[in-house]
Amino acid sequence: MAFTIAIDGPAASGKGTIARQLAARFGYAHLDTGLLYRAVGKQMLDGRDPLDAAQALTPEDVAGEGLRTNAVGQAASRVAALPEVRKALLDFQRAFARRDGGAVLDGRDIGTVICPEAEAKIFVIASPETRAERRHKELVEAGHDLSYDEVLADVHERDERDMGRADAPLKPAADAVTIDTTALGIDEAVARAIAVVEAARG
Ligand SMILES: Nc1ncnc2c1ncn2[C@@H]1O[C@H](COP(=O)(O)OP(=O)(O)O)[C@@H](O)[C@H]1O
Ligand SMILES: Nc1ccn([C@@H]2O[C@H](COP(=O)(O)OP(=O)(O)O)[C@@H](O)[C@H]2O)c(=O)n1
Repeated sequence: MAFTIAIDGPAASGKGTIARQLAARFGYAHLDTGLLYRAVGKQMLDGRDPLDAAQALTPEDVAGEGLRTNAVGQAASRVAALPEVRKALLDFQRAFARRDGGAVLDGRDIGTVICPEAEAKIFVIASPETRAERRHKELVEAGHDLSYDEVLADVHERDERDMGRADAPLKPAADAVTIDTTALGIDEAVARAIAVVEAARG
């Protein structure tokens, strides 16, 4: 039977961390939908037409190296504003969401566009400064050389583009539960998310 957990929110709010732990806890499959847009964005940076890239996307592209950089995140947010690119990625995400056995998807439009019928919806937020701090630490630990200020500027720029676009803008679904992780550790944020899912499972 299908049971979908939709997790949306801005960059580095903690969506992926919560999604992975929920998937492990409930035995559901997990899809990080940001990786689809990152894979298309990376190919655009390599000179490919983004629509061609989206239409021909393979599992290998999405599992590929080099997707979690600032430059690729920015490119992802640019290709994500193109309605044709979003359309090309829609059916795969919808089918994943409604697969048997349960699914957790994290992104920007899961609860609003990909799976409005999701049984549990969570909108994860945190202050831009907190998100930039966490993402900066993560990137530096992965060997990237960039400043906190550069990451904060990236966070602001992507927030604006993702919230301001006409097609599938980042916003909470009317029936989403918001979790603000600014002052929460990972365990506490995950515990709150588990409580939301338990309540929806009844
Ligand atoms: N509640 C939290 N407290 C502290 N650090 C967190 C918290 N949630 C996530 N992180 C860390 O912040 C970074 C970004 O989290 P991630 O889950 O990848 O965010 P998103 O998927 O929203 O981009 C990761 O390094 C992660 O370990
Ligand atoms: N469902 C989704 C997921 C990502 N995206 C876009 O893809 C970009 C990268 O997403 P991501 O989830 O990997 O980014 P982070 O939150 O991990 O920084 C976002 O800035 C969005 O523009 C989207 O439009 N819709």
